[in-house]
Amino acid sequence: MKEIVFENVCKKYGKNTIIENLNFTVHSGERLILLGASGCGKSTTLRMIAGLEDITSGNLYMNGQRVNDIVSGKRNLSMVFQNYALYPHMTVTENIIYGLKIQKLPQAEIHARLTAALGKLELDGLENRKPKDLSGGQRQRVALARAVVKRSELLLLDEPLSNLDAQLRVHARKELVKIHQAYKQTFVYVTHDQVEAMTIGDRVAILDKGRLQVIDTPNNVYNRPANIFTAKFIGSPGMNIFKGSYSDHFLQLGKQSIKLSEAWSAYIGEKNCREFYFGIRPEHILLYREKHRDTFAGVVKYVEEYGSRRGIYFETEGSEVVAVTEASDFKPGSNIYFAADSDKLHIFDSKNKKNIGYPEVYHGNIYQYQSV
Ligand SMILES: Nc1ncnc2c1ncn2[C@@H]1O[C@H](COP(=O)(O)OP(=O)(O)OP(=O)(O)O)[C@@H](O)[C@H]1O
Repeated sequence: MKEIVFENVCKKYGKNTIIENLNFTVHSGERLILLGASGCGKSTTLRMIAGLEDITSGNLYMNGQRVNDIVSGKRNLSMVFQNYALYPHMTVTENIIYGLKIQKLPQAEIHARLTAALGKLELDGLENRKPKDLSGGQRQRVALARAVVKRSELLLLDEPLSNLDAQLRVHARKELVKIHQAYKQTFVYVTHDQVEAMTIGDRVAILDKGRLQVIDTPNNVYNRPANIFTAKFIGSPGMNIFKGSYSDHFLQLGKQSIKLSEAWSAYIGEKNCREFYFGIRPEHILLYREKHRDTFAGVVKYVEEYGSRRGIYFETEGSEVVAVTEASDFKPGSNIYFAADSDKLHIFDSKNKKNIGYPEVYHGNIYQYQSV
């Protein structure tokens, strides 16, 4: 399967730089997700891999071969587009096998691949329907079937689930992973939906304004975010970030301070950090109604209902903070006190905003990603 290497890849439209100095590798056979806000350059990156966009400078390699000047048709890939791009006048079968007929594959081979794909993608019985007579989910499966029958080494997917309703998306996410397990192609998958990214990806590459912010496993981007951008981008709501300082075992936030664990104090001392940003995920904040030792104080401003849990927005030292909790008795205007377990605290360098790491004692404590 294909390994893809970006080496100092830049893309400009006229004078506008859209992609800046991209350096990363998509490993052979992995599911890599390109994640980022609208306009960050995800589709452009995917289209450069597909050979549908020129590369302004830098090199793109596939299995060690430089492919900058190799046309799309010769890159041994298939692509699923957001709008599926099915041929409206063709039936499901005709859509799926169209590319194989163009390749002039033997009839028996075409038939075998079609039958396997119809079965795997649960399209049996729909062979003679036209796209207009299919549901959104069925159309999406036809588009996937058309892509997988090509048995190319690389499958590129551009927001393939965005036209599906929320329930169907949950189902389709699992189906995509199963398809990958069946065909084992290298997947590069574009989405702006972080739940999709976290649930489908072996690794997630997060782009911001054409720059790669991080490329890591879903577990790490959530539990061990490499920088403040990633910490705030991943999670729903994202991580709370505070400008703080450290002095002699105490973490200071504005006029308030709490005592840090021995492990953090030693670690921060070792790193010689005085001023930094610290972060706590909303779902990891410990909330109290009464003042406790080693808590910060705030005032509740707003409560957002999520059903089983709620988001409590409160203000402390001039910053807005959000905590996600099952507790239902925090009301706007009431006092609130908060802290975080030491193994759920994150500290970022005040200048480059990168994660400074964790004391060794907390390395084993990894929490699962949850979305509200
Ligand atoms: N042909 C083009 N000419 C000029 N600018 C373009 C062209 N295609 C894309 N862009 C610009 O490049 C930037 C990145 O676009 P791209 O489609 O890659 O973003 P994206 O992250 O995929 O966004 P979305 O999630 O909204 O599709 C955008 O600012 C877009 O306006």
